Amino acid sequence: MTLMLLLDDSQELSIVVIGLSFCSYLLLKKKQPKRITDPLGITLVIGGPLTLATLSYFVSSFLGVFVTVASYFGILTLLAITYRTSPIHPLANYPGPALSKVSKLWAIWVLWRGKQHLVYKELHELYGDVVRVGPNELSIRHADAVQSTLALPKGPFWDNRSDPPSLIATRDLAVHAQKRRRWNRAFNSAALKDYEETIREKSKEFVESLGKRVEQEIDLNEWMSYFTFDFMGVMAFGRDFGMVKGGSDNQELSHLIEGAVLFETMIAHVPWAVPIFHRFPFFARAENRLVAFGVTNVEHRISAGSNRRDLFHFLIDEDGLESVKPSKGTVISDALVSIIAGSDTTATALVAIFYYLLLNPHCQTRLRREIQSVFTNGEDPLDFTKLAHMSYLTGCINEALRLLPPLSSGAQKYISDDSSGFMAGPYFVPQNTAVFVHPFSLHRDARYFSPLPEVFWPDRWIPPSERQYPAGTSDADFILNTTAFIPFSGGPASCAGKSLAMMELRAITCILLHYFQIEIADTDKVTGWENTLRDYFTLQRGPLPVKLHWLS
Ligand code: HEM
Repeated sequence: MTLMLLLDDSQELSIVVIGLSFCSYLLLKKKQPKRITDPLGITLVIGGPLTLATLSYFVSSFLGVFVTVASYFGILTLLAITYRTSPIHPLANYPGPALSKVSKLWAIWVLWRGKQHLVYKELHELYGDVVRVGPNELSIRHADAVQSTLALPKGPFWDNRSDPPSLIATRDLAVHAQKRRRWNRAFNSAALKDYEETIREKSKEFVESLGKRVEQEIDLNEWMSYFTFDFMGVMAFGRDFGMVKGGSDNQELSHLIEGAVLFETMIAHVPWAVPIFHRFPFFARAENRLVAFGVTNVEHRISAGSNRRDLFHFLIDEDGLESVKPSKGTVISDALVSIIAGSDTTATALVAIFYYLLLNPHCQTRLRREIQSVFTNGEDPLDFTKLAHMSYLTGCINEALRLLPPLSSGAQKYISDDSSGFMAGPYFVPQNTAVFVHPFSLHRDARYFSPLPEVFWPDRWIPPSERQYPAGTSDADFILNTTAFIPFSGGPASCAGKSLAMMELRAITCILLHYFQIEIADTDKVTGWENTLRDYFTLQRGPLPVKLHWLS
């Protein structure tokens, strides 16, 4: 009624529209929408009466209603832009591209183009250690910020993924710690010992299958995926997909994962809109197929059982150690996470190791010499105690993970509104801010890795007595700050499968170099391989064509 009285003329209507837009904006800002119902609710509660009032005022002129409603949203947007770019915004002191301050659309655009890792690195080179990469988001490149940042809860990037959320998408620290118990059991030293046999079997099968293709051009990128998919299939579902035996991705898993990860990562920038996108089969097709794949395989594993203590054994709590048994939904989302987090990342690391060994044949020769000196009597190099103590091998693996961390742009964390902010090393980060440490930038920073931070130099990881310096460098230049080395992240949500991943990387690198001479099959493709990488949270990779020859 009051509203109707106010609407005496269009000037007063304008005041009402501006006032309502302002109130809506304050409400939206305070409430920090988490689901689509939040902004919709506010808009309907405020915009609804406004529309009705305008309808009466303009006596059913639809043009009038359109102008009023458009003005309402226009002013709302203008207020958001003004505040976000104003000096009173809490992140105003942090530099960054103008568009990134205005809207998350900038980040979606950067992601879509696939070169996010390079873009953020360039931004750090331009602006310094802290860059504002979203209206309320910071990217950090400073070793002193690593520990405190990685100890924070996960960010809104993980909101509204699956219900119930998987371990990796669980934001509440207490709930996460409770879920993580099953995973920690799955990767304690006794469990890892049990997995050794599976790695041995699958590694030998890998060599056998590759052995049938010697002297032919093969795409090592595809083959590494076959291996890690098969291996995680056995671990997570008790099921061998047979990709290595058949030499093809018979489940179309690469395709499914790539589609689902790209879709999920893009919409993760607007978490409140995720449920809408999930409703459209067109958008969610890859995601839905991946979930269906998870459901089928989990059901198969439950009905078939297993004679091994595999990862699934712990995820489903077959030992009955939890007071509340995990639901089937939780197990499905966790099993899917293990396939995505466990196979794609490990495949990227393996391909990266061989990419650098191909470009640096002297490193390949030196590593082979180390393998031959440790495994002297012709045995397969699959003794995990020996593998763990091979310094040059660890150097090659660490160096590949340093230059190309499989999650190159890291994992988003968040400082909630009930905290008063925190110190990320020397930098203050206010409440309500999403923040991540950018591994790709950090790992190539000369303050932490010197000399030659952009160069594959495994010696930086080995004891000083064995280290060989490249021409023009000396120990006077040497810096190695392991705090800045975070391929597996850190803190309470660090990679749960790190030890398993390291076992796979050591075993496959050694067994391939033990049996095969590996050479570049297409120089342009191999030297340009790094340019094929697309950072969609995980790294999508192009082909790496090689030729294998049996070593006599
Ligand atoms: C070279 C291979 C791998 C790399 C580089 C890697 C890296 C990472 C990173 C960076 C995270 C994010 C942590 C965070 O949110 O701060 C992560 C999480 C995770 N990774 Fe890995 N990972 C690898 C292999 C594996 C394997 C083999 C598994 C086995 C299933 C695995 C399981 C997980 C799980 C379950 C999480 C979620 C942890 C949590 O939220 O508590 N990863 N990984």
